[in-house]
Amino acid sequence: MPRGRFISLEGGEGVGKSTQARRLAAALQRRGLDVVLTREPGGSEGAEAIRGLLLSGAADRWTIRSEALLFAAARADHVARTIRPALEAGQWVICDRFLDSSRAYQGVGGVLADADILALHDVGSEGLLPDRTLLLRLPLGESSARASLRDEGEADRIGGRETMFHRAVAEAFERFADAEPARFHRIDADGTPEDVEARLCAALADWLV
Ligand SMILES: Nc1ncnc2c1ncn2[C@@H]1O[C@H](COP(=O)(O)OP(=O)(O)OP(=O)(O)O)[C@@H](O)[C@H]1O
Ligand SMILES: Cc1cn([C@H]2C[C@H](O)[C@@H](COP(=O)(O)O)O2)c(=O)[nH]c1=O
Repeated sequence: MPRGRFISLEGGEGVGKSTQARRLAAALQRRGLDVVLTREPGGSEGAEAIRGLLLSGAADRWTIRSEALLFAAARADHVARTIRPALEAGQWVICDRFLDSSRAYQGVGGVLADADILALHDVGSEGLLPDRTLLLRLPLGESSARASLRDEGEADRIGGRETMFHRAVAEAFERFADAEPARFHRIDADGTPEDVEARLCAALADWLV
């Protein structure tokens, strides 16, 4: 059985990752592929429980270090119980956020270096990386407008951080894409959901022949 493909969707709040993860999963299923759609934080029973701890409560509920460890612990469970078994069974895994979100969100404060977050990932998840990362990009004003319309002003503990934080996160994703052009594909997330889905499928075209 050949190993499946591992695709992550990344980007800031409200760019359309969850919408497109669902659409991409359906598009690949229509092509006859066996697809697992999952998300982070979450994607396994334990990781979903950690998601609740991470995304609710006061802004200062966790320090940057404890937050990074919790994300890495959630990811370790998700990788061991959901992602690796699916890939080994030949399934395609579409993951709504993965390691690069930790590098961007927990890495921008200046407390943890990128190497620290990668080290946690090595310990927790044996360094598993996506085969391809689709980075959805939208001007910050448009993505935050989409997110606040969706959340009706009730953002979660991390989504509700100030604009400067989210700008730094978006810039971090750009740096990661510059550094790893073979893994990252930049996707324009403007336009209708149909337009964006077509761009995602085009970014996988070499696998879909
Ligand atoms: N192409 C689009 N055009 C207009 N609205 C969109 C588009 N794609 C998604 N939306 C809407 O924008 C909002 C945010 O989309 P979605 O939840 O998919 O983003 P996300 O990147 O997963 O956000 P977050 O990381 O904050 O969870 C939703 O209300 C969704 O219906
Ligand atoms: C995986 C991951 C996520 N985050 C942040 C990013 C978002 O603010 C939330 C997840 O919410 P979503 O609606 O499911 O996108 O968590 C993070 O800070 N670090 C991570 O590793």
